Amino acid sequence: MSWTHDVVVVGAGAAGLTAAGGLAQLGLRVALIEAGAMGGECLNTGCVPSKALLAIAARAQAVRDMGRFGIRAQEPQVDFSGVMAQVRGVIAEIAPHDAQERFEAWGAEVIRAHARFTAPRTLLVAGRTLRAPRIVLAVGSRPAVPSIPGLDAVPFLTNETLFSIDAFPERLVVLGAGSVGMEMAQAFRRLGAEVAVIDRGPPLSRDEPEAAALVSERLEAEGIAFHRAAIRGVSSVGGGVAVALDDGDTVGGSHLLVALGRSANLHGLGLEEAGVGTDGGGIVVDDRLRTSARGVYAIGDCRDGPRLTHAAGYEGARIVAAIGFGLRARVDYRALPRVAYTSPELAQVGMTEAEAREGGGRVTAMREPFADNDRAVAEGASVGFLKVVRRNGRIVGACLVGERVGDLTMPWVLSIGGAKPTPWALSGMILPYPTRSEITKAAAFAMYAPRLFSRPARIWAGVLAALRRRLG
Ligand SMILES: Cc1cc2nc3c(=O)[nH]c(=O)nc-3n(C[C@H](O)[C@H](O)[C@H](O)COP(=O)(O)OP(=O)(O)OC[C@H]3O[C@@H](n4cnc5c(N)ncnc54)[C@H](O)[C@@H]3O)c2cc1C
Ligand SMILES: NC(=O)c1ccc[n+]([C@@H]2O[C@H](COP(=O)([O-])OP(=O)(O)OC[C@H]3O[C@@H](n4cnc5c(N)ncnc54)[C@H](O)[C@@H]3O)[C@@H](O)[C@H]2O)c1
Repeated sequence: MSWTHDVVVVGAGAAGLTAAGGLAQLGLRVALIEAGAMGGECLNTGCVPSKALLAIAARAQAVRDMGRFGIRAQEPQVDFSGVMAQVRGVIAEIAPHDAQERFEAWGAEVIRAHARFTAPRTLLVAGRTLRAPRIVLAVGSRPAVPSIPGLDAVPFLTNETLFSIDAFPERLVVLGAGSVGMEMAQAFRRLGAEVAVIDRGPPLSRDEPEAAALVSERLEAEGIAFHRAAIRGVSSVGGGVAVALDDGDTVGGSHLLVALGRSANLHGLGLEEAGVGTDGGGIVVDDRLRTSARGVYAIGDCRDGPRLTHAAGYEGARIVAAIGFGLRARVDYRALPRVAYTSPELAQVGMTEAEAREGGGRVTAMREPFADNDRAVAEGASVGFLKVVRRNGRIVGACLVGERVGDLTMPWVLSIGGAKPTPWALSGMILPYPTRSEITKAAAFAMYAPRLFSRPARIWAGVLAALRRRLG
């Protein structure tokens, strides 16, 4: 059997870039296939533009809030074209990290085309047949668009289109109060839009209820209208949209944003040709990220599991350990953090109290308010708290809500993961993306990178790759 590469990685988002970059630096023959923009969702239509927009919106809000600090200011005048230029500028500044040339310089062959399986471990890419003993699927996800009556007949925005609009959405209706819905609702409200959020459940429903309630109370105080009801249908009205709810209410707006969850990008990939199994959540993988097909792995948003950039990056690094070094690299999400970048922010590490109680044992929780933290009080930002959850005396979860708490998760990530803060442990932490705390991990990783990609490491990876080429 002849192989064209040692590894083919499909998808150049956070997951695929991490896997391909690491394996190429180990000297493996890597093909990286990307049908769209390098950097995938996070850079182009996800984390980066959304956090840039939130940062701009926070500045507008700071102008409104100045009276409290004895500074007189007027309602901010928002120039939306300037706002979007800043968002595009942020993307352009980060883009070189994910650029094709960077990965080519490490030795990867980057092919900008769609990939589709034609047989096990065989992909058709831009008219070429690529064959490799190891294939890594990192094809990401797209916004789920449920079958709501009328939705297919009205124009609507998703994260894929939101960051390229020119006209300001004066009256924005947001479907979904998950992280996309809540972050974007606050951003556009602070920029001056009228905003309504519709969800059949409570906002940020995966998080500690009392922390999520603090976030929604703030958004409500800033003027966002929340509707907790199921959606009956959507229709066009004049130049805008109307959403009918099952409680009898109708919510109207100029623009509609659909943020109702995600579906894995499996269409047109030919998974059945390769024997890769899927279920409603995406590609099915085991705790070593292996699919049901021999030699095929799936990482990041396309598999069933947490859909976060830092999870995607972590799984990419696990693949480097598994394929590059032959380790039995399992994923461990006990200390996985996630952050909603609203103001106040909500950061969760590990289990919520309810999740800990489901697991049984003696569960206790303690709370420490920011009202007792002098820095928070001095800054006039004392809303929020830290809650720590223990089971049988061991810390299993921590939740923080307050200003910029995403940067405070690190000690909880370490203690829930059971790690001492050695440089090695710091370099392997899963920290929430994007936070300033990641600078610690980056510095720790920089200490190990020369050893990780050293000559002996590359020789070992080369021996394993040669064996695989022989044995499959
Ligand atoms: C608005 C928004 C804000 C977000 N903010 C955050 C945040 O602050 N923090 C956070 O951690 N997460 C955030 N996320 C989630 C985060 O964006 C994703 O978890 C992450 O980007 C997933 O990375 P990935 O590599 O798995 O997939 P992707 O980045 O989607 O990459 C997959 C790539 O595969 C390519 N592809 C697909 N099929 C094929 C094919 N057949 N052939 C070739 N190429 C193919 C696609 O073009 C794409 O570029 C946000 C998401 C959204 C929507
Ligand atoms: N800060 C971050 O880390 C961040 C930011 C944005 C997105 N993300 C990731 O992107 C993913 C997608 O985010 P999302 O907000 O689109 O999804 P989500 O799953 O977080 O939230 C979707 C919301 O839509 C509601 N919903 C679904 N169908 C509905 C229906 N028919 N009627 C009414 N309500 C309905 C759900 O109750 C839920 O609250 C998340 O998994 C998240 O991990 C992360």
